[in-house]
Amino acid sequence: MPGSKCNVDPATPKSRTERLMKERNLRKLNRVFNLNEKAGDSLRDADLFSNDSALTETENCASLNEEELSEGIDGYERQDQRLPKQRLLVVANRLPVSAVRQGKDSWQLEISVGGLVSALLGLKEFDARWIGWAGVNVPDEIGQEALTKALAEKKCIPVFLDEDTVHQYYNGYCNNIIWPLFHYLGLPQEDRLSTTRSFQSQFDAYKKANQMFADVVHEHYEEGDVVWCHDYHLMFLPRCLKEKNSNIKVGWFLHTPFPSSEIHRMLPSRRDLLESVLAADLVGFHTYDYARHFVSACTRILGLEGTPEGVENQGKLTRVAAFPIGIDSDRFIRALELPQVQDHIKELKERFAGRKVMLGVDRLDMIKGIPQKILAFEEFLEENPEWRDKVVLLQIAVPTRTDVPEYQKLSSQVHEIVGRINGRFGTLTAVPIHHLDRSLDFHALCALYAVTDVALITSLRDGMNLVSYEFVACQASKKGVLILSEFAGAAQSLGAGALLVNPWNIAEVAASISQALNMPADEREKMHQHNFMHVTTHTSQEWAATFVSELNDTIIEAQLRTRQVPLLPVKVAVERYLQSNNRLLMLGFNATLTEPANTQGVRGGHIRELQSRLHPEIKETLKKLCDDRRTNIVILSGSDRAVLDDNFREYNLWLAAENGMFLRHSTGEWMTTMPENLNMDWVDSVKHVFEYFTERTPGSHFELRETSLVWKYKYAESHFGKLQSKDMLQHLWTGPISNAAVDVVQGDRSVEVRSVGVTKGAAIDRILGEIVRNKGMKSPIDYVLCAGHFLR
Ligand SMILES: O=P(O)(O)OC[C@H]1O[C@H](O[C@H]2O[C@H](CO)[C@@H](O)[C@H](O)[C@H]2O)[C@H](O)[C@@H](O)[C@@H]1O
Ligand SMILES: O=c1ccn([C@@H]2O[C@H](COP(=O)(O)OP(=O)(O)O)[C@@H](O)[C@H]2O)c(=O)[nH]1
Repeated sequence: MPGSKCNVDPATPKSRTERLMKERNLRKLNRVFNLNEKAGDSLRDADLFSNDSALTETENCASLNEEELSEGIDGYERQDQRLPKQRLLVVANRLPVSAVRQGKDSWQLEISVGGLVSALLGLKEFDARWIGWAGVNVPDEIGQEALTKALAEKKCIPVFLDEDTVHQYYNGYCNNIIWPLFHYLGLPQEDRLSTTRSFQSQFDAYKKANQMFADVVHEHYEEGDVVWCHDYHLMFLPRCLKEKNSNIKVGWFLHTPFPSSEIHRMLPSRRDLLESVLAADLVGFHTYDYARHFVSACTRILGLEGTPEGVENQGKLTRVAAFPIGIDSDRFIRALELPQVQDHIKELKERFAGRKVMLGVDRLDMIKGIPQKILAFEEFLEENPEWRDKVVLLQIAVPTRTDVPEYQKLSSQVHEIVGRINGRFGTLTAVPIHHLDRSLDFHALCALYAVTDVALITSLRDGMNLVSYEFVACQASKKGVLILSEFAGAAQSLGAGALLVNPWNIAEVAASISQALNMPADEREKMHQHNFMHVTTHTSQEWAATFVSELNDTIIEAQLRTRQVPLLPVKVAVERYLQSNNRLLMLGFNATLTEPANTQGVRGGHIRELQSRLHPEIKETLKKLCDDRRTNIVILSGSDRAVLDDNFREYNLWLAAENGMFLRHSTGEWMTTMPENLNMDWVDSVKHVFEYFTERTPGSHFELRETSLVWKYKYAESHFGKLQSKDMLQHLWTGPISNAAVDVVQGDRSVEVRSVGVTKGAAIDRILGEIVRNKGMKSPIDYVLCAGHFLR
């Protein structure tokens, strides 16, 4: 894994990686050079909260400290003062600050709680602006103006969403549909039918909200900016941005898990969402598994090609990779030295003297497995009576999404369980569980992390879980134990230094609590060292820098790729066409003049339409061209004679079927241009192999032509089709064609076997000879245009 990033294909050969690294470094140098030239005097400190005006924090909400956020310029800038910071527009549903109205035109700003905000506040390498929703409805202009001004001081730009949109988009589509589904909790349990009914209006609101975010981005976009879209709220944003300006550099990162394609399939809007995300240049996930799931959803649901680099759609590659997030570990480590944190630590130590401290810090969300955690703690107390007055569980449950009914239910459920257990095991002087329905400020949180003996994280699913990282960062002296759900993304990075548990297995979690509380010091130290090393080297700054640098590279690579196949200079082609007198247009048929294939149609054995058809919108133009006596048109195709007859009988042109083996003018008879003694003895045995694979590959079929056999799997599940085609090639090479004079051509979702010499290139000579002879041409051909797949 180079840095904090790994490719979708983890087995990238070393030499290729090295070559790419060298090329990338070179490009980076070029980029820096260009940027320096371009940016001129635009050098300035870009800390997101660098402005002097104080950020107000209320006691209940804040976790991040203003001094901490505004402090110094990082090492990157110190190394080279000439290096300008790249302008970055961070677009996320939630701004890092939430607004509370104080009067008609005055606002108080509070730092928002959540891993996404914590991670992105460390973006010191960039000249960053944050675009998002301030978490409040502001219907009046005076209020909007005042809030926009207050936020501008924090480099934040608001998107004003009205109440109904928030209800349908945020509470509805985002948090009642996508969120539970992406965390494998299915669609809301009790009200499936009404959810299904309100789905369409919520989805419309989702699209509308995404468009509103896009409008604000366009308003503030400057050429060269990188636009980094975040999370499941904004899956439509990449498409909205690219539709208006295809040059914008767009990255999209998902903070939640991306589920298996079998789960994603349940979403009625599954195709729309995937297609929109694919408009981005780079798509990132916390783990390789999430990236893999995304690629497989694109291949299975959209029928696109998944490659080790990402997803390919008609020549356009969207890069997909894993970028595991981190935290600003230094901020936590330094905070522990502050007097106010030391005071907190002292207080906590006195308060819980003689008892081991266990800690849970979560938003009150069903994905965090809070009821499961508390039930496991109950089971531990039940089975280990000697620990009942020697251990306390502190559970911080930050209220979140309180307008969504599922969250309201969860809150009552948790209160009820905590009350029951405290009633059962509490004494007059102490209770086993301290449950707080509120957030803590940053210093209090650091102190709590520092005095904890065992952190208990039992997420049922969690994109990453930064609380586990923060706990590790604050444990340099205590070296406590981390019990971590195997379903949190963090399990992949901190697993070796934690006790991994399945949160659904209450007995297993209870046993791990016992193991953690009894763990010898040397074992704790070893586990802590492993995690501490990871947390302090894989930071949020490095995560952001890697993502943005990869996005820049992806765009340069795409430019290089498109440069390899030069675009047709349309203006020149038209000018020369008009000047010429005897033209030859050589056109392919499939995928050149046909309607796009419907790749969706065949799951479940039903093949909608296999026969290629001339695109209806082309017919009129083609007719006009054919009727111009100075233009000769040849349709040169792999298809057989019947297909070409069906599609072109009313046009005045030449048809060359089966890669040019048969030729006719539409007014004449078919003739063969086949080389003499073409040996076709191999056909039966190849047909046998094709039948075998067709039976075993739903959605595939084969065509028996006069000079070739083609097996097509464009309507099959694409990954399976590809695997089957590889297997088929093995069979062919070792069996029926091992000694035959044939060419095997692997097409885009097809395998073709044909006699040696049966190629379009070889046929062109013969076709031209025939046309010239047949038409008795007096003037030489003075213009040739070929469009099609003629290379194989
Ligand atoms: O904005 P809210 O609706 O109040 O929710 C808070 C955030 O929750 C989610 O956080 C995720 O991001 C973390 C950082 O990558 C990750 O560690 C965690 O596992 C995720 O749950 C959500 O994805 C954010 O958009 C919300 O802002
Ligand atoms: O009282 C609190 C409790 C939590 N947090 C922060 O909320 C974030 C939670 O992130 P995590 O990735 O664990 O989960 P998420 O809430 O994003 O799903 C962490 O950075 C915590 O420091 C906070 O600021 N105040």
